[in-house]
Amino acid sequence: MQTELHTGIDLAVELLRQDNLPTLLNVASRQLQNTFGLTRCWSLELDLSGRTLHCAALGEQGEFDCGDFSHPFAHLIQQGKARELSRAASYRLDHEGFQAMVDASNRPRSFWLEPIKGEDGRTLGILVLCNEEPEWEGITAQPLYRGLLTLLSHQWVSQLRSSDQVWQRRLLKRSLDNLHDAESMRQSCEQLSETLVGNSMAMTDLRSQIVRAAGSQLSVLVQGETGCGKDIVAQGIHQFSDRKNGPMVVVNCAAIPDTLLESELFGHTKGAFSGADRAKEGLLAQANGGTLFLDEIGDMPMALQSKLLRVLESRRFRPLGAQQEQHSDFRLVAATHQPLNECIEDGRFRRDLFFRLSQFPLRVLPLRDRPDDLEPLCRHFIREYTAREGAGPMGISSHALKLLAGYSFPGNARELRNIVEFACLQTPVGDDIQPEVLRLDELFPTQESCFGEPALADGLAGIPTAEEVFDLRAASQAYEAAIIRERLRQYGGNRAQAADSLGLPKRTLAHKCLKYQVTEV
Ligand SMILES: Nc1ncnc2c1ncn2[C@@H]1O[C@H](COP(=O)(O)OP(=O)(O)OP(=O)(O)O)[C@@H](O)[C@H]1O
Repeated sequence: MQTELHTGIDLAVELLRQDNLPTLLNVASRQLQNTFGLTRCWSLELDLSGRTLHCAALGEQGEFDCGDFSHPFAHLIQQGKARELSRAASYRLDHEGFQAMVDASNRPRSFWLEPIKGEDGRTLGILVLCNEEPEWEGITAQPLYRGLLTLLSHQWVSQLRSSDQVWQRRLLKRSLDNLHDAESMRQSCEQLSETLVGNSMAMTDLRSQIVRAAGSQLSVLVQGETGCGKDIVAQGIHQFSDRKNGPMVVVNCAAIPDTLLESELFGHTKGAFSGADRAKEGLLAQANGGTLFLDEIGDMPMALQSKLLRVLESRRFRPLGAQQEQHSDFRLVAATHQPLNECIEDGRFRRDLFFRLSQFPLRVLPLRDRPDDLEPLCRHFIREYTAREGAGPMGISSHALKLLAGYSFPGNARELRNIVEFACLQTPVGDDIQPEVLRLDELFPTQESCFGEPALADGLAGIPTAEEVFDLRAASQAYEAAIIRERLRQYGGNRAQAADSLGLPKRTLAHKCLKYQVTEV
């Protein structure tokens, strides 16, 4: 009696120690087997749906559908009462899983099938006891057996409850995380819509892509026509990333002469080349902890492209003239209006660099392909203008909007901004911009002129005719220089206005002026 009590306590303590259902069932089966000298003991767990019993020890074969009467357990669940099953009867049941269980138990003479229920009468699972001795009464009537089963059912329910709670908590956390992610994504997109304006699907989608890209460390390549907002996209990626408090270093690869670009990016030591009278930190180093924005990447010289590729792979570089390499932790955003695919085909851009840059590719559609953005952009530019100039409120008429909707905007939002600002100047405070003041006819006599050859003005005199051209490259450059000179003259030397009117960033114009030796007029 004393020994039995000790054994009972030891077994109970071991059962109480189990902190998950699989080990609890495993330990309980082993205890029953050893304590009552069984040849084998199996435990089957009824799943939450109440439709399938699982016997983990049988692996894939241990699945028993409760509606399938080719095994004995469906019947047992229905009756809810323990019963014996003889070896002979077990042969008649041809369920594959059950036969696997019979085989693995060495085909005993008798089975005792015991449903385990919770206090509320709900079936939790089944115990299958195997023995050569069919005298089950001698075991099942023992207080130790009954006590162990009561404890097992109690622990089983509490394990189910706690795993249910863990599961519920996990589910709740995941739902809250999703909700939180969705909410913070919504807030970021809303904030971004103040600078990257537009109601079109394309713009809404672009804003969420930007927020997504910002959350990663991937290199982003922004592609799109000139003036469509690539710069704002790059700023957005920086602002919504965890590098927002670090520097954002902007490099316009087209505006810096090829010969200077390398030393600007990499920096140099004192005396690294003639004219380097002091050491200079490069832009790569300055971008440490922040974002490096390489604008007009399509204009980067080939030799530098290979060097950049190497830097992107290791974030290490060597300033000109230096012995030691330096490390800089920057996130790269690159942008271009050039069709990089064509540049790759022409051998002007490295394919491997393209892949390295476009880990997260973003494309900004031309304004003409997102007509829904026209009105909000107009109102945004009017607001910007009135705030900047301290002018009173202004609007835009539906007729003016209709007229604008028929225009193709080769210079995209930048061009629209110029048109709207010019119209604001002509509109009395408190009024709406009218079609007349848009002066689209005057600025752009025909739609074709926006794409075709500009009319030859006085300033373009002296440009050779087609028959006189013997060096196309030189002729095109002379033509470009003459247009820039003429446009600067037209705007009284104001480079910002001249650049805008040509659909060029100011820095690109500055670079071209330097290249063609165009001095102010
Ligand atoms: N969606 C937009 N919302 C508000 N302003 C915009 C938007 N798109 C462009 N702009 C405005 O248009 C002008 C040109 O935009 P931005 O400089 O970003 O274009 P870009 O694509 O980088 O041009 P480029 O290829 O010439 O460098 C800027 O004044 C910018 O503020």
